[in-house]
Amino acid sequence: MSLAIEVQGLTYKFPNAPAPALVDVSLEVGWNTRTLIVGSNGAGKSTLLKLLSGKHLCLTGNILVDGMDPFSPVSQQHREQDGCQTTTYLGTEWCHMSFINRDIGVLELLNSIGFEHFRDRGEALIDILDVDVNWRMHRLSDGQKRRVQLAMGLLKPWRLLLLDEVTVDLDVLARSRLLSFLEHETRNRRCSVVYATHIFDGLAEWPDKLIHIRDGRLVKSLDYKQDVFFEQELRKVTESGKTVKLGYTKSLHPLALSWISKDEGKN
Ligand SMILES: Nc1ncnc2c1ncn2[C@@H]1O[C@H](COP(=O)(O)OP(=O)(O)OP(=O)(O)O)[C@@H](O)[C@H]1O
Repeated sequence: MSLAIEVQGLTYKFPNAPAPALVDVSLEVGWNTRTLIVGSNGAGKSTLLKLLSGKHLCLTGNILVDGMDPFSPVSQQHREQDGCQTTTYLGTEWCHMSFINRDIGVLELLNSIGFEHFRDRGEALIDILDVDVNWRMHRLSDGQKRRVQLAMGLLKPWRLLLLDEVTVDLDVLARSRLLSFLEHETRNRRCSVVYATHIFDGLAEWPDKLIHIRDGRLVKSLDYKQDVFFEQELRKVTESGKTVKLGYTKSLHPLALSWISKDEGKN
């Protein structure tokens, strides 16, 4: 049976770019998993996610998502009997699109993509993301727009969800509830999530797999449960072979989560 993702020898260069954005990347991601991609600005995270979503054509190497070439129209049209789409890609650019920033209601937007058909799922997402269906898009804050994007983007079930830093403007409560929803999804149906972010608060227990990309190259791919250990007395990160050990980190995340949960009556 196919894996969620099989990438072999992927090298990708943007037209007119001096150097490739990705170099000889090979990667396998199984079903029912949550993968976190770590890398500095410009490392190649978005490029990889976009190639996996079929937004760019891979010319050197091989990419299969659920056993299919993501760029092929067959893959885009592929729908399984239970109404799952193969790939959902959610990136930051959505909130800046002109059609989103019009005087249009959230319910209208949701209806336009089949809210009625996925009613139970839609209502759960509206609750998790605390979206008000009466909101008008042109009057929303960036974080509120992001919540609408996520409610819309996650409405149709997917096999592979590619999240490109879309939680950056969510408050800690919305982000925490969203991460729990995604964990529940990956535990309970055949699907996987790949998530590129620069915000690591609240993620210590979330991933199954940790990938490090540097200058377009995949430099580390860790099985989170086997290779990553938190040790109370450690002051700095130590790495030997595939094993990574790190100390418990002081973080204000639990405090912010508690305060905002109380603010929103969700404690
Ligand atoms: N449309 C484009 N045309 C040319 N080069 C591009 C284009 N998009 C990205 N690049 C280059 O590809 C490389 C990888 O960019 P990418 O957006 O994948 O990085 P990233 O890891 O997602 O970074 P960030 O954390 O800043 O979002 C960078 O060197 C970038 O300059």
